[in-house]
Amino acid sequence: MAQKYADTQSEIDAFAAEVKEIQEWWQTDRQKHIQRPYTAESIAALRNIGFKIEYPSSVQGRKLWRMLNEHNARGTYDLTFGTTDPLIAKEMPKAGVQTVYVSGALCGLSQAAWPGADHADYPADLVPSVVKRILNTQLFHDQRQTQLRMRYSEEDRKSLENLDYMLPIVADADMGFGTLTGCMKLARSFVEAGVAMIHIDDLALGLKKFTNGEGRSIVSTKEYLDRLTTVRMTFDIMGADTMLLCRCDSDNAEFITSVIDPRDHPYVLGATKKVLSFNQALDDGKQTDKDYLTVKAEWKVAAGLMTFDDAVKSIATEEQFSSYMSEVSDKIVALQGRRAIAKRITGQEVHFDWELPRLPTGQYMWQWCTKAVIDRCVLAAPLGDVTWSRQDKPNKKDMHDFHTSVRKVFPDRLFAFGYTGAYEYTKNGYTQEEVESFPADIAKMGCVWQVQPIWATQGLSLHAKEFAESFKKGGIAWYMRDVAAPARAKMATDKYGKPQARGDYLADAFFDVVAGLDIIEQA
Ligand SMILES: C[C@](O)(C(=O)O)[C@H](CC(=O)O)C(=O)O
Repeated sequence: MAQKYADTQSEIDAFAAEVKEIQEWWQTDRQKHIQRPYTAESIAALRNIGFKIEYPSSVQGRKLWRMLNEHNARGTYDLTFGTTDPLIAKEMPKAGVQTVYVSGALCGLSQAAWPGADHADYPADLVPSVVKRILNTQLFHDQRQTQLRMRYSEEDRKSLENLDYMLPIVADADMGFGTLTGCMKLARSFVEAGVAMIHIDDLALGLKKFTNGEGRSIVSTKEYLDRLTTVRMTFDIMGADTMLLCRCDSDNAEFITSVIDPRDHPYVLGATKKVLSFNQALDDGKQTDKDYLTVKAEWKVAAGLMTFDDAVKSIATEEQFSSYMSEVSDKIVALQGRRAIAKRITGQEVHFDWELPRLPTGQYMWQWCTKAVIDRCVLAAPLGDVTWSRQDKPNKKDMHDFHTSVRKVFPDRLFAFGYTGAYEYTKNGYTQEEVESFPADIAKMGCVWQVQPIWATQGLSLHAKEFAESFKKGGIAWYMRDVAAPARAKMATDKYGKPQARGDYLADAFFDVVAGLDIIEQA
């Protein structure tokens, strides 16, 4: 029988060495800001001891970490866009874009066997598979470029392309696909695919709504932190320096799936009047011709919907309310505790019922505010490397308050920011000048990684439509004149006029090497 260890002592020694190595790794510049709720011993016991793999994901994670910290030190940023196409990703370094983003929404629309909206309902290995194809394309072009350059003299090389094709890839891990083991497998697939950073959010699986005028549903703080911890643990088991971007979708969220975590209690909404449940109101509404949103709006008013703290405020004197707040602010006080404090101070039972507003799908109603988002992001920060509060409508004050508040707790915090294509800045209080300087302005707040995630649904669609129209009209003559000729003119060529970036040379080189031919120019 093949034995792993000669004796128990060798196993003890190997385990101790593994623990020491993990502890030392956690002290490196790349890792030392992370606070884990588990020990190096727990991780070592979950590892394949004696079988070390260095993942490309780790190399790219360290590269991205350095890059983003340099931006942070300079107050600058990388501005990138989402793509699922390796051929597009290959063009990005030519313009100085420093990272490639693989969007879940785009993968769902363009890469899934059965397309759909941004529900993260595609197979869990879909986004990792796109990352893998892009990484392989980067490796191919890097290899091709090296081989091509090595065919030329030092002098000739000065005019040849010398691109860093290995842009770190950032990818969308959505809500981690639900279960703890599902999340672990997803994180593992991303590391194996070569991603530099993934983001995990606090959205509820399967409950994203788009057009019915409702906000998002988030999970409890505990569930969100568990997701992040699961990813961190997976990276640690794999020994990977892959980065974790803690994305939080609480901004403008309207529902929460559970009230299990007292940290969420200040923001859960309840009925303060004696009314029928929202579900009952919906059933009754079906008998009339009122639509869902009207029934909801009317029910909220009838129910006197508010947070528990606001309910206290509505019955307390100013003085009573301020002593109540001094007992509950900046502490974790569950609803039960809040009720007892309010009763002691006001002498009254506060009428508040958070069960009545529950949706047919079970969620509770939730009052988002910037403080709620800050609370979550501060709790999540120690588990990850970068923070992103996803905003549909990034208004100036919220942007400022959010970033400065998180930085009060974590002064060097790195942030990400996503530009949603639907948001019109100039119609929402930004001047044209402010839009121009927006990326640079938010970089000063620490937003070092900025992305237009779904460019393909706007930019690529626009180009494709314009191309199709012109091609239909102008035919092949138009194509030769307006597409092929400029594309050829822009294509880098060698001194013999041959295009550099296709890979023909590399294929020839394989033949040459196998045939024993030395094609490297000797300096
Ligand atoms: C980043 C995102 O998760 C994506 O899938 O690309 C989307 C993009 C969008 O809706 O604009 C998101 O931000 O939810």
